[in-house]
Amino acid sequence: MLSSGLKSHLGQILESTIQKVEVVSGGDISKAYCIYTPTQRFFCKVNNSAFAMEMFIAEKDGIEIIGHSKTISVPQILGCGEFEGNCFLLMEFIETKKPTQKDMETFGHQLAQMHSFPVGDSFGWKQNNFIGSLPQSNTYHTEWTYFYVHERLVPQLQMGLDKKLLHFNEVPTEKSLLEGCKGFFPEIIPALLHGDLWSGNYLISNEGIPYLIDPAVYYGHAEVDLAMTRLFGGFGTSFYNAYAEHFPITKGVGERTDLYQLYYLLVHLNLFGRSYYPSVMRLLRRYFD
Ligand SMILES: Nc1ncnc2c1ncn2[C@@H]1O[C@H](COP(=O)(O)OP(=O)(O)OP(=O)(O)O)[C@@H](O)[C@H]1O
Repeated sequence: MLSSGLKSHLGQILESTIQKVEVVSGGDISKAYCIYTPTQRFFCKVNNSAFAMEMFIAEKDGIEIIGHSKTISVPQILGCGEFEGNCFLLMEFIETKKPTQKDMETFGHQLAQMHSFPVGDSFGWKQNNFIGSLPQSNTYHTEWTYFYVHERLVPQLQMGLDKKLLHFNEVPTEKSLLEGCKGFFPEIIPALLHGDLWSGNYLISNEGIPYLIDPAVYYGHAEVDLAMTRLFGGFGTSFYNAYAEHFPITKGVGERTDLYQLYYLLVHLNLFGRSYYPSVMRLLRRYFD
């Protein structure tokens, strides 16, 4: 539970007394709490690991850039800091309900609008951030193939080698990664991405408003977000049909979806271990043998 010191520190930020604190389940990385003041509820994540502050600043910046696009809602950030060795990220609490088809349709439209928000000519982001609890490198590149290979595949493959989850014989060379990817990518305009868009990272409010949470933002190919939504079951036809009204399906999207899922499968391999090895190897052989 929250220490009394941190509780009163959060109360000062909120300029209110905190009446009650409840644990919120669902997150793997940080402890999450619902904080009750006499008038409102708030959401707070707390983490005391060595990289917690960096992680929360990256999350805050990601939420704020999405908010800045004014295309899809995000919780308002109310505080981010450290108190007595505990890092915290304090934000608006979103009261949620089970999504209807209409809500998912709205979500599809708004994600497409976020992907249409103009972001310039480069792929990357002003700072590195995190994918789950793993570092995600975002050095800017003007060529998408180069970005995807150097900033996404290579670091995760290297981590797989370091953790002895992959053998060096199984890891393609940089040259074969670049050659293997090149043929699948059309001309790509950089888009603002959520970066980790699985079903645990969006909320539908009681009013039917979609909210994005816990992003790993960068400017990349919009299809990467779509590929992540499809990795574990998909978001339903209402969502995809609405999205497709803005971005009609293009040639080769199936091949690219699998190629983009390779990144997330490598992340899962490095986070959760060998059960993801067969899926990773199947894709590595398919694209780079
Ligand atoms: N602003 C919010 N309002 C209400 N509930 C929220 C809010 N943000 C997140 N949640 C809920 O809190 C839980 C944990 O949040 P979150 O996923 O961000 O934590 P995490 O520790 O970063 O976890 P992970 O990255 O493993 O998913 C989730 O179940 C999510 O639905």
